Amino acid sequence: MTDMQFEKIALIGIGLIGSSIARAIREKGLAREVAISTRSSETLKRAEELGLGTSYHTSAAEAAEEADLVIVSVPVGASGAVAAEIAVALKPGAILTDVGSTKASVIQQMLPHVPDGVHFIPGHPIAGTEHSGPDAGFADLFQGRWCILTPVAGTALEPLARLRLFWETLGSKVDEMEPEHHDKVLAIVSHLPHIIAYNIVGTAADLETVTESEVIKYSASGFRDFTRLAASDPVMWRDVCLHNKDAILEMLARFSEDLAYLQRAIRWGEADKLFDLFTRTRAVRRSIIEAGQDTAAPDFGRHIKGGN
Ligand SMILES: NC(=O)C1=CN([C@@H]2O[C@H](COP(=O)(O)OP(=O)(O)OC[C@H]3O[C@@H](n4cnc5c(N)ncnc54)[C@H](O)[C@@H]3O)[C@@H](O)[C@H]2O)C=CC1
Ligand SMILES: O=C(O)C(=O)Cc1ccc(O)cc1
Repeated sequence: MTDMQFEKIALIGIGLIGSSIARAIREKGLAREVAISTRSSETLKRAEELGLGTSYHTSAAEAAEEADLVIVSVPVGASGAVAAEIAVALKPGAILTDVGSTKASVIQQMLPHVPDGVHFIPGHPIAGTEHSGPDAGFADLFQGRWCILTPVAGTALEPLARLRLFWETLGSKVDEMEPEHHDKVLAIVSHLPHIIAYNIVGTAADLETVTESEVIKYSASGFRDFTRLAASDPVMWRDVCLHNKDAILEMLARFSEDLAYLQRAIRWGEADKLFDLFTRTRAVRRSIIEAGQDTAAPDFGRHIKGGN
């Protein structure tokens, strides 16, 4: 057990991310009290059965009362409504943060509700799986992964340092970024891969009616990797698409152009173009491995559990 970093932490939303944070807090002894809130009483009951907190509330405001740190872990489209709900309960000096996959929209939704004296510091752990719900979480999800903080103008240094230390204690490496820059970077490294996966699996599912069970029967590992991403939570990814629209459309336009180049090279048998592209992309994979960033798949395979 390390020293308590916080007297009371409130976790609003207790799915994959909220419950992973709860488990890590419990394991590392980071708070005396952990108040958990979620909309659905069924999920709340499950969180209690798993012993994820010290008190359980269907009211987010009730959970947030007297908390030193409030972490909002709900689909990004629900951020504004949650902020509006908890605003009256936030105590002066409290740190309010989130884990949403998009940042500019979350800031736009939450900031207007943040009372004076509350330190709002948006965040995003770049760690997850295709699973959702409180059973899917695990304490070492954040181990060795990046967490990006996107502080708003005028953020005080002390609460920023406290939040940074919190994520570091969970095993994360912490970076700071402008929210708009975050949204562009994540659009290409995370949002587009999911959209491409949803699309290719959708195309294959349509073909399935023609080929009957062949898509499943002969699915090689390439297609199977796409099905993992395409099994991710539909509400979460609907919200990501709606709330990072501009950056995603910008990256999709680039992607479509590059796909047309590839399509043309295949049509005209341009062997050198194909070879050059495939050589360049192989180098990207190698540099990811050299940077030690290829930890996700083997570690996370152990945590295949149920849904929401
Ligand atoms: N799943 C992943 O791999 C990652 C997700 N994120 C972000 O973390 C946040 C939470 O995602 P997960 O934990 O994966 O989702 P989840 O589906 O496992 O859990 C979501 C939680 O939010 C609650 N919730 C859903 N709709 C709500 C609403 N309208 N109002 C209030 N509460 C609501 C649910 O009851 C549940 O407790 C999202 O913003 C997502 O973008 C960030 C990093 C990775
Ligand atoms: O499961 C995967 O491969 C992921 O990419 C997880 C993930 C999903 C959303 C995020 O905002 C961050 C990480």
